[in-house]
Amino acid sequence: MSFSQELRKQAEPIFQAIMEHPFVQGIGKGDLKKEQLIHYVKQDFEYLNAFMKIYGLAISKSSNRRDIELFNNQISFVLHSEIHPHNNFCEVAGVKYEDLQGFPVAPSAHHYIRHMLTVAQQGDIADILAVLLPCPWTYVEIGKKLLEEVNPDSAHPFYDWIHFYGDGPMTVTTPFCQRLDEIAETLNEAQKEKLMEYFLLSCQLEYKFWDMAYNLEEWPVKTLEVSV
Ligand SMILES: Cc1ncc(CO)c(N)n1
Repeated sequence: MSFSQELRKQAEPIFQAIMEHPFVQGIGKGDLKKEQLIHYVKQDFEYLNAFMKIYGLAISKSSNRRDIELFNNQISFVLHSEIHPHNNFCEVAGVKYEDLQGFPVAPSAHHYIRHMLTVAQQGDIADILAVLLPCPWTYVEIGKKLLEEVNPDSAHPFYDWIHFYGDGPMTVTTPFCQRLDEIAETLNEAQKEKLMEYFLLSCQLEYKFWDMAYNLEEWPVKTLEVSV
């Protein structure tokens, strides 16, 4: 079994729980509330900004052009393509995308961003691949499962979202897994354990992200708005 298959195997209970989460099921049923979609897009806009910066950190730690290209392609994908699923949610919620940008990050998104940033700042390319992989991987599997289970017609409110992640060739996960598997060949058990830990924590935080959006999670105490 390759190292990436080993990661996926250990994460199976989390992948299953994500699939059963009411937000993910709600994409399939098309019955999410407007506020839930808005909260998700506000948080995910900030999350994806952080994600691109982490690709930038990965580029700064790359020692060859193949790795630079790998991460560079992913920045373009987030910038130019991942706006489509956000726009789908905004259209259903009846709000403008621009109006959901620049909001404070809620606790679970904050936790997830800090986890990725810490690993990216302290680690090497393998650490970064392991901490980032659950992001594309869980979404591709959600898209594919929802396509199978719901097989939405064009009148389904989340037709575009489901097709975006469900039809997409594995342009992110496959090269990431291949590169990680290549590096893993050179690592000892303790080093691979550490990568497993980063990967599984990101999987848990993917679950928490859906939960945050579904329950409109915010910081427990409101503070006064500061105008600077
Ligand atoms: C939190 C989160 N995970 C994964 C993706 C897929 O890129 C996303 N847009 N947001």
